[in-house]
Amino acid sequence: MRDLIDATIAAHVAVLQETGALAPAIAELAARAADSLQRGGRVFWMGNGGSAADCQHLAAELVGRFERERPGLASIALTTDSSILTSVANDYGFESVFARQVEALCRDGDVLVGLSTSGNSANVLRAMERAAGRGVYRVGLTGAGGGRLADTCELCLSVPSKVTARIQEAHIVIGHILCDLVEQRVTGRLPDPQAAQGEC
Ligand SMILES: O=C(CO)[C@@H](O)[C@H](O)[C@H](O)[C@H](O)COP(=O)(O)O
Ligand SMILES: [Zn+2]
Repeated sequence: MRDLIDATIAAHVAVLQETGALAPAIAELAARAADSLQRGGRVFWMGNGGSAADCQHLAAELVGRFERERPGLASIALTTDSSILTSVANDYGFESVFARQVEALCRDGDVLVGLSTSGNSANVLRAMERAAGRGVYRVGLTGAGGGRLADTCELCLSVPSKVTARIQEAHIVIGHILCDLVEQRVTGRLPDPQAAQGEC
């Protein structure tokens, strides 16, 4: 058992160290997201399974707060409304659950982030295709190689791993860095010590 734990932690650390090579792309994503938010745009998130949970997590960081007191930032996870998800899946098919919301909600100047460790989830790909030509900046967070998602978005951050769990772990670190950079840009401040330590 100890071997499995040690090997998992070692693999996690190794993937995160290599993820450092994505720093320029993370900075680009943060700049685009901050620009969009400051101009009245919104940051949308989509993904399946564990990535759906990451979408909600990251939208909550922006709408609520990350590490600084500041006004709420407009961010929406397309993974949360069970009535929309079930009606669209039932009437149009599961592949349309995100695309239909993109069609209804995404506007010129918004940012759409798709999280897919394989880069090949059909509902994420269809939504990216639906966002094309609408002035929406399309970003993919994927694993090694990027899958088909790499071809459908303008910025693709491919974590250098083929293991779903390790890729997801790197995605949430990238998401937290993104929230930190966006908050810093919007407020012009370093983290508030109280908020950064989770105190109210
Ligand atoms: O969290 C996990 C595995 O760690 C699973 O729920 C995983 O997210 C699901 O199998 C997803 O359907 C995988 O989709 P994707 O990342 O390839 O787009
Ligand atoms: Zn998981």
